[in-house]
Amino acid sequence: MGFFDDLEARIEATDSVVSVGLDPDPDRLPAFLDSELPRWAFNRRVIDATHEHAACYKPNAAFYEDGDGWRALEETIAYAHGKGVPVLLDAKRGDIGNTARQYAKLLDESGLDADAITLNPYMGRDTLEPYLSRSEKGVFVLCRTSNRGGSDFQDLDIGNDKPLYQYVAQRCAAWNDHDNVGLVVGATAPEELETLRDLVDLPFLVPGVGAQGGDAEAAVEFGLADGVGLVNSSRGIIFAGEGADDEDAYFRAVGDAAKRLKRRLDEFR
Ligand SMILES: O=c1ccn([C@@H]2O[C@H](COP(=O)(O)O)[C@@H](O)[C@H]2O)c(=O)[nH]1
Repeated sequence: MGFFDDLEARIEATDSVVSVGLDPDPDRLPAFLDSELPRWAFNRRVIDATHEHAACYKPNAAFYEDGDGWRALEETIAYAHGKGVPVLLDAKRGDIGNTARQYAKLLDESGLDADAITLNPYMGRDTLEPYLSRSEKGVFVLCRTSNRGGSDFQDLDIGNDKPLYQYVAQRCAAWNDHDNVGLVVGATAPEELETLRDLVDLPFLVPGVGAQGGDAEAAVEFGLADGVGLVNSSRGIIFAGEGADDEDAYFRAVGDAAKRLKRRLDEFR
């Protein structure tokens, strides 16, 4: 079974397309966490509170690339797997051949054993190859990102009124020899989401609902390919407990936020 088969099974089992982003910003971790590895302690509680509603977890590598961070990430991924939830590492990698081959080990030999990864296509096909060829793992290639500057390059007309992001999508569809390729398309770009859905039959990871204020309806309507795809919220879920009176109330609020998003997205499925 490949990543997208596993994801489809998980979506069916949970009736959810929610990707819970595990971005444990040290400045926002609750003070009550008394642990040597606060990011791991936090993520464990978040996973306990949300796994019933999670089609996937998406830790962003930026929040783990220091001292104890990698250990926290390792523990987090293993724990999520223990709950039966696939893990997509949002690492946005992409580099020349030998470096890419090394980075691609994040998916297996590094000890992390992530199920899928996000990639930056700017350097071309050879930089994606070591991930594409791991046929049982998934890749999501940055296509039309959710940030304001996403239009700077991605919307550039490359001829015949075709913006670069559409060309990226078509190339990725052509490189999908193992049925393991998806695209990252932001919920803040609903028109582009619609255009891309007409253009390629790939599952999308749609970040940008929640804290970035993206369009949840468009995320679901255009993000899924035959029912498979992910709509991610990170801060809107994991920090939903801020202001709660105690630890239990904090993580109840986190669980409720995940459940609310699942129900909201399900209205459009
Ligand atoms: O276009 C993109 C690609 C990736 N992201 C990542 O998704 C989460 C979003 O976090 P929120 O707190 O829900 O805003 C974060 O890890 C981003 O780096 C994205 O937002 N947009």
